[in-house]
Amino acid sequence: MQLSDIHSLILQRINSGVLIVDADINLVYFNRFMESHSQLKSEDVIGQSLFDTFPDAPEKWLKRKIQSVLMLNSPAFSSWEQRQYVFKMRHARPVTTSSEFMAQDITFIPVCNQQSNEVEQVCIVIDDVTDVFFYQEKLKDTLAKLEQVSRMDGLTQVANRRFWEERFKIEFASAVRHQNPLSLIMFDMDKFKQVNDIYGHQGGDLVLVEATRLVQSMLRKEDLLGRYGGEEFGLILPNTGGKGALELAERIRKAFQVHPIKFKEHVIHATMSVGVCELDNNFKKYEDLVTRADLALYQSKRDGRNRTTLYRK
Ligand SMILES: Nc1nc2c(ncn2[C@@H]2O[C@H](COP(=O)(O)OP(=O)(O)OP(=O)(O)O)[C@@H](O)[C@H]2O)c(=O)[nH]1
Repeated sequence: MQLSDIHSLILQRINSGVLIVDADINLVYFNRFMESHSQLKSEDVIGQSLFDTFPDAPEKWLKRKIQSVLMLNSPAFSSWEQRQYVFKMRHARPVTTSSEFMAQDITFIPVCNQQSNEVEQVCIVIDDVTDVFFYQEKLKDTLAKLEQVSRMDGLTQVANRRFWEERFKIEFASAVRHQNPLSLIMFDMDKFKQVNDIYGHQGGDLVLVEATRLVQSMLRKEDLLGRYGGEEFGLILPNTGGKGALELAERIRKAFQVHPIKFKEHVIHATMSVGVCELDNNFKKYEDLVTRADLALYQSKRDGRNRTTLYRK
């Protein structure tokens, strides 16, 4: 098919890649956009196989696509979401993306012989959608961060109460169904009001951050530490019975009491009281564990603080 001057002018100026291949998938047309993005000259590629020109292109897939357009006389489409790019070319957008290559939406259009109406060629139009790719990537990133933030306590970066309770509900149901052990450790800073009074709120905050960091470093992957309230934390221990939980609680408590917290010119020595409870057949909901672990925790406070109590019926 011959291009009129006006068509030719438009195809050369258009801000999309346009290339035409014949039935043997050799190039018969290559517009200026393609030249500038592929760094290939039209006169060097016309008559050449599309796959020799773009050796990185997915040959099998592309052949099938082009042949279906030739056979069925109907257009086909490929989105950047399916394949980020088919023709490896650098994008010219001022945006920085994780990829230096142009994200492409591609339309394959059958080109018919005007006399016989047979499809003889396929016109391939490439739209640079790198901007869309970039913003989609950013959006995904932001959503992932948002989800992360919505689960976390802002100060200590451990699970917030809402997320922690959601997970606890799931762990509780699973432990009951499979008859697996499950334990809960609740711990609360001792005389924390005094810590705040002496070192100020910033000093108090640092104690909470250091405590959670220390505890977190002593846990298994499936354990979940969460901030239950002001200076009270809950630690869910799946597949752990009372004995194991008590041992861990004591290890945590002892490690914390000798953990010096440097704050300005001071070294803060803080302690925690701990309550431990293991799952019992009579418990109907996860809150039953919280109530009992809390009772054990208050017992530790009553007994003089900086100690661990295992809940007993
Ligand atoms: N710095 C800081 N303080 C907090 C935070 N959340 C709660 N608190 C403080 O923690 C203190 C808790 O005080 P109390 O409940 O009287 O308990 P306590 O002084 O730790 O005494 P015992 O628990 O009986 O050992 C209060 O002064 C709260 O203001 C926080 O995020 N940062």
